[in-house]
Amino acid sequence: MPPQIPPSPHGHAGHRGILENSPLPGSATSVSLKLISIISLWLLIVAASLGWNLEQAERHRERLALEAARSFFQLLVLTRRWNAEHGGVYVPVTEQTQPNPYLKDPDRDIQITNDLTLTKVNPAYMTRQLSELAQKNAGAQFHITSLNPIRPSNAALPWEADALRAFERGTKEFGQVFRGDDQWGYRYMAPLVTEKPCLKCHADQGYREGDIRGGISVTLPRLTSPNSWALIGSHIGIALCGTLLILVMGRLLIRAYDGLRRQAVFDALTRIPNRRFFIEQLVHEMRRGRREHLPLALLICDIDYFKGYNDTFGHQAGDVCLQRVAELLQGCLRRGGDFCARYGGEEFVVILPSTELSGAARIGEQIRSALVELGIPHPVSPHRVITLSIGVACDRAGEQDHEALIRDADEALYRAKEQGRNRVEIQATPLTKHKGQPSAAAIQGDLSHPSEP
Ligand SMILES: Nc1nc2c(ncn2[C@@H]2O[C@H](COP(=O)(O)OP(=O)(O)OP(=O)(O)O)[C@@H](O)[C@H]2O)c(=O)[nH]1
Repeated sequence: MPPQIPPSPHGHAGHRGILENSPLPGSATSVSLKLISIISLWLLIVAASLGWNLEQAERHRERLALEAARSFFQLLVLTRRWNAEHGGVYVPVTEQTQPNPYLKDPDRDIQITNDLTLTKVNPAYMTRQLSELAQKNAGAQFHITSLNPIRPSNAALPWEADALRAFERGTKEFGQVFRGDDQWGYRYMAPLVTEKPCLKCHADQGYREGDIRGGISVTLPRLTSPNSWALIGSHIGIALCGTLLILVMGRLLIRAYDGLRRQAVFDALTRIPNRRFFIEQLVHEMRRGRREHLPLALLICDIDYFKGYNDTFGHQAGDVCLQRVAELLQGCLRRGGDFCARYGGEEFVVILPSTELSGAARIGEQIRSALVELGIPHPVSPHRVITLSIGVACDRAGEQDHEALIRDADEALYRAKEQGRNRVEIQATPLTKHKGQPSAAAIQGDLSHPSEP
């Protein structure tokens, strides 16, 4: 019949060690940092995509404007060619259409009746009239111009003059977005190349077939603005959805990772850290101790005559006993950095950072006596209750590696077993002498044990 084991009065409430459901050191922080990096990368990709799309929309708008302006220009050239091929066309003289003073042609005006006189309109005059007509509308404007105009008012604007000079250097056409009074517009210009019919009027100026005589500029005063807000809005939506997805997936991953890590580093029976976690923690704390010049103590605790307990009460009762000892160890730890783990079988370990050998030996003694007080019956032990033998070792500010420290504590434990069990023994290795630090023997002498229940 297994004994009724009282719960440890030190267990659960107030313990300082790491329990299975407490947050694991480091893991959440490192995953959170990775998540922040992934989210930053995602936002960078979305921002780059937004920049690229805005740029593409701008280019598309320019391309459309160029095509529209080019079509206007070509239509004008066709109309002018039609006029030139007819050697000019006759139209009635009206208030708006007065005979062209720059046209040197003896047949410029023809009197048909008393009321009707016809005047010849050459391509240049026709273009100017069309241009004046266009100015009355808000749409595309055009302007026939030259660096050497027959009619002074056809003189080029500064940007047109630049374009005309570029045409003389071989540029085929010119197009540019410009900022108007309150909106963006587009201006385009292409050269007027002298064709045979043009020579009738322009041969006097010294032009020959194929010469660039001037150009026609087309101005689109209002460009439709690209739908930037739709692009910005959709990218903000994509950025938010992606971030949300990364956060949700990240949370699931953190949970899965945490679950796996817990399975890997916690002991399934006692729910305290296992040997693997202990080694990680010991190495970590020893490194810290070395950096900060702080001592670190290690306790190895082994249940006495545990085989006899198992043989008497069965393996299941042995398991419950191990759980109670784990609880008691947890409860005996007082400081935040203190750490206990199951080292294997019926062996437990305790790491006490910033603790000298004397302090660690006192804590070992508290643990030993607390277990005796708990009074878990053990009929086949000479002590009649479950007891612990404890070996204590201390690393003074990074003088040893973790394996040497474990070996020292293990040797001390061996001596505790040899000297009758239910004892705390400290490491036998002579300590490096430090001012004010008692020797190992002195500490051993201070401990008044063993204590029989
Ligand atoms: N119930 C239970 N028993 C375990 C577990 N792990 C190890 N043991 C037992 O612990 C006992 C350890 O026996 P020994 O190594 O001979 O040590 P001991 O009987 O405690 O003797 P001393 O340490 O010399 O005092 C063995 O019977 C193992 O089966 C466990 O998880 N559960």
